Amino acid sequence: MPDTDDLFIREDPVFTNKELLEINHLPDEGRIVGRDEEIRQLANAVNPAIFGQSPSNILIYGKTGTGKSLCAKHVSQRLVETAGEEDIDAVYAYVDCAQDSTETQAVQTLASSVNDRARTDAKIPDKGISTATYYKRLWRILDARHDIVLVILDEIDKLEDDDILMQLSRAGEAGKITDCKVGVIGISNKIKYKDRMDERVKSSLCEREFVFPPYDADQLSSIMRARADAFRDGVLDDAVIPRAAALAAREHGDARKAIDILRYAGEIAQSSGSEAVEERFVVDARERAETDRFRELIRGSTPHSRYVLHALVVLALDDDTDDDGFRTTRIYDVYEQICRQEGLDALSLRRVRDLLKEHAFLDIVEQSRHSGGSAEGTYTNHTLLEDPTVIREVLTETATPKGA
Ligand SMILES: Nc1ncnc2c1ncn2[C@@H]1O[C@H](COP(=O)(O)OP(=O)(O)OP(=O)(O)O)[C@@H](O)[C@H]1O
Repeated sequence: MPDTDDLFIREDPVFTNKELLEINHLPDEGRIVGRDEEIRQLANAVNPAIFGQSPSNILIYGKTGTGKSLCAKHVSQRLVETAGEEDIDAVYAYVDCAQDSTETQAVQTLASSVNDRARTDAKIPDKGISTATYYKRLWRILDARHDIVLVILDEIDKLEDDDILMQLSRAGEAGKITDCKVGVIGISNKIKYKDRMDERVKSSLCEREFVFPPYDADQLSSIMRARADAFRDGVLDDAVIPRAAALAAREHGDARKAIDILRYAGEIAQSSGSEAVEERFVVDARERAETDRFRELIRGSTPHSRYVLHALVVLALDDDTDDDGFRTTRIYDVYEQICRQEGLDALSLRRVRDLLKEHAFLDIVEQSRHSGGSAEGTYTNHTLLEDPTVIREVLTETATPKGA
């Protein structure tokens, strides 16, 4: 029998406040780095709420991990506090549209979040009532309890249709609510999202638009340093943060990835029994973070967007000598075969080109222009920036079963 006194370690040898590096952690103001201007502009757009007037509706674009959700939540939280000091009852609600992609799911989450904060005795069940009833209860709570509501719709492009946007943007005009004003903050990493919106929704929802740029290595270092107290004193080697920042900046300038690398490096130190988080752990940590990032990126993406990626994976695995990438038409041929296997009609070549552009914006794919001489003109090649075996693994693991 082992000596039970030695069976467990009583204190975490690496982390002292690991929560700071957890995915859903909302850092306090002092730990938000390099977004002063963006925060100021967002605050300016919602400021009228403090005087009881309608906040502007906002659309925020930017690549993944550029602090869009963080800044939207931070500004909303600050607005609620400041409005409170002015006797204006403001509230904000956060809806992750990748999770709640139907109108009913989104309005249910919204109503229940607003209801929780207002502590009314209204019932917002998970299911079992109609979409219209969720709306009715939402409007009733808002009118009775709040002057202002800010609705953050994260990954707004994942919504199946624009219906909830229509409802929210017209609630006042349509007389659904009279005493409460609604502001919507939509967040997306799809550059072309706006083109898909209904014209009426577009005109009311896109009053202010902001684009968040990726972080550079210095900013990523500062973001990580501001959370280094997640580790025990002296455990984190000095070289870890600069190395993690250099890797994350070179690839995508993604703060989530930088923070994930730091957390994983700590976990690797933990599991290998090392007393220090060493620079050599960063490479493995990066690989794990990369898989996470990719999984997150394709979570909830449309079947066709996945098939296009799948087609590129098939080509890349089949012919790994082709460093220059593959032409759109070649990818399209494989994509069509995949659609046939799945029993779905293929989208047009133009739509597939757009989907490839979206993947390029998210740094999953790199595009390059080539000249085929006078006979062919110019054409675009597409290369995967991620390891095709990793992509295949994630695509398989997250696939929706046929007919589901
Ligand atoms: N300027 C910053 N300072 C401190 N932490 C940051 C900053 N920007 C982002 N982060 C952290 O990086 C992670 C990702 O940020 P966030 O979720 O806001 O990105 P996003 O742009 O909304 O990404 P996505 O489009 O993938 O949802 C979060 O853990 C967040 O706390």
